[in-house]
Amino acid sequence: MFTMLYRIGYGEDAHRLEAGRPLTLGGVVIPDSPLGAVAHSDGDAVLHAVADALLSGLALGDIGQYFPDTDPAHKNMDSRIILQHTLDLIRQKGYAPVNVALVVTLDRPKLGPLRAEISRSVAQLLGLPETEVGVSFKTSEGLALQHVQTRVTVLLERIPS
Ligand SMILES: Nc1ccn([C@@H]2O[C@H](COP(=O)(O)O)[C@@H](O)[C@H]2O)c(=O)n1
Ligand SMILES: C[C@@]1(CO)OP(=O)(O)OP(=O)(O)OC[C@H]1O
Repeated sequence: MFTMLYRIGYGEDAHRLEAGRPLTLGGVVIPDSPLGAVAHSDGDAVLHAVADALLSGLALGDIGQYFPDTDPAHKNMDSRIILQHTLDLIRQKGYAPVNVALVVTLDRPKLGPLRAEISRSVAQLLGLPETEVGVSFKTSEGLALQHVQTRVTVLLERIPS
């Protein structure tokens, strides 16, 4: 039984990048990306990290426990389904997200022009206004060219009963 009014969650995800694959971040397919994620699912490192952040806020483990990458049923899975399932778990425990801060580390392509679209997409999936999803981008300064990484913090609030 959780009693705190507010709880903080933190999540991370990383995927190796390869040519000839799509790159999806926050439910947005990135146009003109030379590389895409190698993953069991669609490899959306933003949605995976958001889902892990939600779960960690209530000590509910991580998405790998609910969606094992050894299960063929999850092959090429749309990560929006993973996030929806995670949100359902959080709501069943009586909490809802308040705001999200996420950082994507990716060298190419530049994501700045897609900031509003990614923020809007993640907000919509979480049932939040766009103003409650902060999105930052960083390069690795050339240290990890074939790699995407996302780090996310989320604030959860107890739903009044
Ligand atoms: N894929 C990316 C990575 C970064 N940006 C923007 O570039 C600026 C500088 O990033 P540094 O890692 O060199 O500090 C910053 O304003 C990022 O928003 C980007 O648009 N796309
Ligand atoms: C999403 C799952 C399941 O398809 O696989 P991946 O797409 O490889 O992603 P990852 O973030 O490495 O781990 C969670 C997995 O269980």
